[in-house]
Amino acid sequence: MPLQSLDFRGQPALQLALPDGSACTVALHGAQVLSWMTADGIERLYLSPDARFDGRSAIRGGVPICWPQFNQRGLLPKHGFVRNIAWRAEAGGTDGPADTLVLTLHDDEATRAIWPHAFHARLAVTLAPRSLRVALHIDNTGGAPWSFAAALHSYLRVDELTEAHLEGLQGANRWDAVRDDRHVDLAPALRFGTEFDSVYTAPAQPLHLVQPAGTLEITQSASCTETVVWNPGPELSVRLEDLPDDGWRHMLCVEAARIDEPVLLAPGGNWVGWQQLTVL
Ligand SMILES: O=P(O)(O)OC[C@H]1O[C@@H](O)[C@H](O)[C@@H](O)[C@@H]1O
Repeated sequence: MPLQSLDFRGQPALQLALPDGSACTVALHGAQVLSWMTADGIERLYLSPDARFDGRSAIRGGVPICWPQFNQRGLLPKHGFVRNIAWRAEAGGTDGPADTLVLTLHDDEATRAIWPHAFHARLAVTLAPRSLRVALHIDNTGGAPWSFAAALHSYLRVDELTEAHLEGLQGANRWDAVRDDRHVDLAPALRFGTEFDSVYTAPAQPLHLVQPAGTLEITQSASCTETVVWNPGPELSVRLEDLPDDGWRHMLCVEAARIDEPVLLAPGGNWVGWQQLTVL
């Protein structure tokens, strides 16, 4: 398998490349996908040029893994702790035209000091000629049940956000976190330009991020019962130190998440959640 270790802004990373020229790069820190380039040379994910690569902070961009907590809905660090620590690379595999890269994380003294549970997390990143799938596998390796929330917090790269729209959430239940308002979203397409932060009940059908340059299809596993859409807009962009002031114009986070009803995992139990991005 064409897997290469590399140094990415001072942090260890792995790169998977396919014969057609497509490639993805994943940092060990947070098991965070940093880049997905299709064969036409187009980067599909947004990574902030001001992202911190200090081996401690969460990296702004790519696909952060939020686990076992979403946002500030609990006592753990925001979005949980696994995006802030190094995972381990494991052997991946090849299946037809697709290659998979695997990273794992087990509980240890440091994780148990933050969250006192025994777990095994496995992130499988599968690259195919026009698609990328990120799958988070969680096992309860301890003797007591515990529960968690999760999100695959993808930063999708857009040329110009004000010329893009997101289709597929019409009719979905929405919690608008900016206005703290719950309603059914009636808009046939979402457009952006100011701060947008909403948790939707995940629809059964795929979403489409439509831009003049093309369309990206976004699907997620049924185990991810919510879809989060986030863009900081101009004002919050200025306040986020690890994002350029105009960073909001070049990204849209569409997250496959499990939030409202946390997963309760019995000893020996497991759970998988995934998101797939496909260039149409
Ligand atoms: O800045 P962070 O911790 O990476 O979080 C970014 C955003 O992540 C989103 O998932 C949340 O809905 C937002 O409320 C949050 O601001």
